[in-house]
Amino acid sequence: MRKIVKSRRKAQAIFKEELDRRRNNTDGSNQPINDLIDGFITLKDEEGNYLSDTEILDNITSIVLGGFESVVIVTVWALCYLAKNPSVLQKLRDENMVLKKSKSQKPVSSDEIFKLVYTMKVVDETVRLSNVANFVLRTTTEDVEYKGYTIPKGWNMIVLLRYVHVDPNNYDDPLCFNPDRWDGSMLPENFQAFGAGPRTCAGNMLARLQLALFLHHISTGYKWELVNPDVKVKYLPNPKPEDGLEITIARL
Ligand code: HEM
Repeated sequence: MRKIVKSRRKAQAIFKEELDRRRNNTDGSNQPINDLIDGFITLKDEEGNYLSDTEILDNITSIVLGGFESVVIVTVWALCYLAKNPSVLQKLRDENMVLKKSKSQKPVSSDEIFKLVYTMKVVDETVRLSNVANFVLRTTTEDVEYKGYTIPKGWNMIVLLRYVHVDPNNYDDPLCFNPDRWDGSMLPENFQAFGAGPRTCAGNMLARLQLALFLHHISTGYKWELVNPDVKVKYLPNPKPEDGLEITIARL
């Protein structure tokens, strides 16, 4: 905890310096950059008030941390699952090769990426199985009966998302990496990798797009193998391969 608080303070000092530079126009450019910080500076709350420095810095910190590490880890797992499932990788590659050839060197658009049916199944299956966000916090707003226990109103709960995603009642053979299970019959309550309700992940479509785009480029340009196929998983603070996923990689 001490390390977290210290790191947070260090990160926020960097963001604060940039925020002050923008607010005071210290570089004299006076040019809006139209990025996240500028967005927060011009944003007003429900009562029409601008956000305070603390609110802006807290928001930047949560977006940078929540939006960066999560996608990095999910990308690592995608490389791992695909290396272990060559037939899935081949189907993914076939779909993406068709798009790549049709573009003849031009960049792909987000619309084109989202239309890649099999790739999006690989994305969802990777997010389900990797369980990057282990849990969400909730407070009960009424008494809840659960498996013979009463959870009283007002209790703070840790909801283990991993439990939802590896429960055989929700998924056949839940530990198997099987993108084909995403055939449209999935119940929304069985997929909570991005949380649920009004506080659901604000970046979930961006995260899915980033992963799909990465899969497009890696599958059409490269082949790779795991150095340690039986590597153990380190679960805290997020599930990651213990060796950081060492791979050998080469151009196709
Ligand atoms: C695979 C990647 C990601 C996963 C698994 C993930 C997961 C989550 C989860 C479980 C929550 C809590 C939701 C809840 O309490 O119901 C959350 C919240 C949030 N996420 Fe993500 N996230 C990912 C990527 C991103 C990205 C890329 C961004 C932005 C750039 C982002 C921004 C946020 C924000 C701002 C919240 C807080 C929403 C709120 O409290 O209203 N996340 N995310």
